[in-house]
Amino acid sequence: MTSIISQSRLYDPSSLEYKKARRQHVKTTRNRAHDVDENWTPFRTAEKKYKARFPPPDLSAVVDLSSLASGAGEAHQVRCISTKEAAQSELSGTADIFTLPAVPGLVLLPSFVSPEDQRRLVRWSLRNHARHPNETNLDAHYVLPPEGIWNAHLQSRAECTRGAIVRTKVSVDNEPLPRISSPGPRQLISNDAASADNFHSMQTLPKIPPDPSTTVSDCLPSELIPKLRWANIGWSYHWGSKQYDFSKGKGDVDPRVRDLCKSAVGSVPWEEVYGHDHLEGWGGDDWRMWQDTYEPDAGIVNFYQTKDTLMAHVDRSEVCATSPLVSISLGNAAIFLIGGLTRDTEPTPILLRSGDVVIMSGPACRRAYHGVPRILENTLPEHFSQAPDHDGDDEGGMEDWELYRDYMQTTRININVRQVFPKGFDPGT
Ligand SMILES: O=C(O)CCC(=O)C(=O)O
Ligand SMILES: [Fe+2]
Repeated sequence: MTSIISQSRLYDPSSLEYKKARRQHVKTTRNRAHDVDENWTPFRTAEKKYKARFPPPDLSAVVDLSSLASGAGEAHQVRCISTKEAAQSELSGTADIFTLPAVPGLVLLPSFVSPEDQRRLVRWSLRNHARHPNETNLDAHYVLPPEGIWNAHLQSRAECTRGAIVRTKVSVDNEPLPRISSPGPRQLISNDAASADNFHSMQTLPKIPPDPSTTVSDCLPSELIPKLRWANIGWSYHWGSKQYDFSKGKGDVDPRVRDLCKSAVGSVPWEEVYGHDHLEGWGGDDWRMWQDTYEPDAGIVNFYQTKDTLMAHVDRSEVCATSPLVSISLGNAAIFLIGGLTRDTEPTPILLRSGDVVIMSGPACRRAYHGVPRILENTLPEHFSQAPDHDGDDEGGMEDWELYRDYMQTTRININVRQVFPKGFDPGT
């Protein structure tokens, strides 16, 4: 934790960042009586605490996986369930594995992804994934180049041009729509939990596409890069209704991501996690079969800039409530909050670094409230200065990589992978 703090100039009172945050704080709180509302839930209170720009939050209660891996630190909050070598695959490293007794079913795999694979996944996320046919948050509002916004950006830099202007949907249609919606952060909409029982009625609900924004303007690829927020994986997710839109068919789950997630789930000694519990009415001992039945078919790649946050939410749109959710962190570190089935449970703050994998599983955790109130600026690991080795379909060496590294200086990427359908369930689409 101390190393993360020393990297972050926000904690240094002589730094420009600290002074700027203080000025901003004085300006915004001048006319405000209190900054704490007694009616806030424990989750909201924690979010407010870690979001605060000034004074920067005290991180001493944050569970730091890297100090766990070296055997020090907050050992009382976590339980080590494996120090064995993780199952070897192309993508997985070796890792200690921890659980958090406060949130049964939460499994933490610090540094599960090797530095080389972290770099490859960053390149994959931007170059191969955030582009047609995968939907991104930008698609609703802009007519994106077919090669994807990132490749258009790379190309314009390689050619030393500004790149082709990206037109807005509204300017192309030439017919502004009356209702306004803005691009940017994910909107949180309450929804019912999906299940095999209500699946068919949910499937028939119309999934209205979002209105293109009338407030955005035509722009250059480089101007759109920091506005990239998410790119869909597998089954298409409809943000407006918080349900999957099965009518769009199922997109691919890249084998690199699938193998990494399967390797993470396969390396956990689940007997240690669930062996002593009775999970009646939830999935029985489903977990005994995850080696065979866990098959990711959906997800999202989240792109966070350092000021972005993800508010408390539950991921419950998947018909399969029992299959684990696997979350991979890349780039700058973040504070991840995970609580319980309501916002009234005090959440545990966890520091997620590049390469860490989190698995959310079981009745107390798979549908627990969680969120990301803070990305810690200036915490991009050193190993991002080096370009990844070529992995088959790659062209572009160090020169190209510098653009990735520049982007990652202010970015955290999270690959959040789910299983919508239990094995054998026929969606009949
Ligand atoms: O960024 C993270 O670590 C979590 C993302 C998340 O919760 C989600 O995509 O649903
Ligand atoms: Fe989530």
